[in-house]
Amino acid sequence: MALHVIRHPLVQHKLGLMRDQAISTKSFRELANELGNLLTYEATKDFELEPTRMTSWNGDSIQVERIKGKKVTVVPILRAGIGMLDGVLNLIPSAKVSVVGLYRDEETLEPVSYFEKFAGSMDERLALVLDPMLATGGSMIATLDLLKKEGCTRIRVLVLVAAPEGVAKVLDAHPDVDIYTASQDDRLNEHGYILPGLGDAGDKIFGTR
Ligand SMILES: O=P(O)(O)OC[C@H]1O[C@H](OP(=O)(O)OP(=O)(O)O)[C@H](O)[C@@H]1O
Ligand SMILES: O=c1cc[nH]c(=O)[nH]1
Ligand SMILES: [Mg+2]
Repeated sequence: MALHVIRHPLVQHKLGLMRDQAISTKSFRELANELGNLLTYEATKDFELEPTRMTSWNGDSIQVERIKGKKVTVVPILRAGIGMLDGVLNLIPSAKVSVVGLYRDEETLEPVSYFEKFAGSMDERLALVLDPMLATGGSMIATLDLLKKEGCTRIRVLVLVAAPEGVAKVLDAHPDVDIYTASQDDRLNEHGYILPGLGDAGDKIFGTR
């Protein structure tokens, strides 16, 4: 479908802070969750509402709106996607969590799969896939392949930073998917790292750098 770059000032400010070489694990973690939260706000803008009645504070019967039958699964890609999870669940606390474990082979840059556990009724759920980094796109394409195999038909991707090369590959392989990001950066370097990028997001979130 499309790439959505969220230019909201809070998003751009927080992303800028994450790019500082001297950032602490604590701050990187906090900002990853805050951006996860803000990207969720944008990615859920078109959720449908339906009217429902309730008794208000003074006993009157009133009509309010609520979200119409949205079953959601949030899908963090291990490890780094976990760094956005709390921020997303903060806005959608009833979402079920499906987990995909992948790492990128350092030599080939190909994704290596090591874990998957999906919520029930995946075919009825909107999937919000979380990963701070979309670089070559290999890990995201592998995750989207898995989700579609499970029956998912509505998928949105939330990434903090995306490389143009990866975005093009993902949208080519999965043209029905929407990608929400705080930035489409310049390019990949010779090791497949995004420039200007954030460095290794998983290491920064888990403090393993
Ligand atoms: O678009 P790609 O080229 O596939 O690269 C992006 C992937 O690489 C990173 O994970 P990594 O392999 O470092 O695993 P980690 O989250 O455990 O650190 C990142 O979090 C993405 O999952
Ligand atoms: O720039 C990159 C690319 C892949 N994985 C990361 O964590 N950062
Ligand atoms: Mg990593």
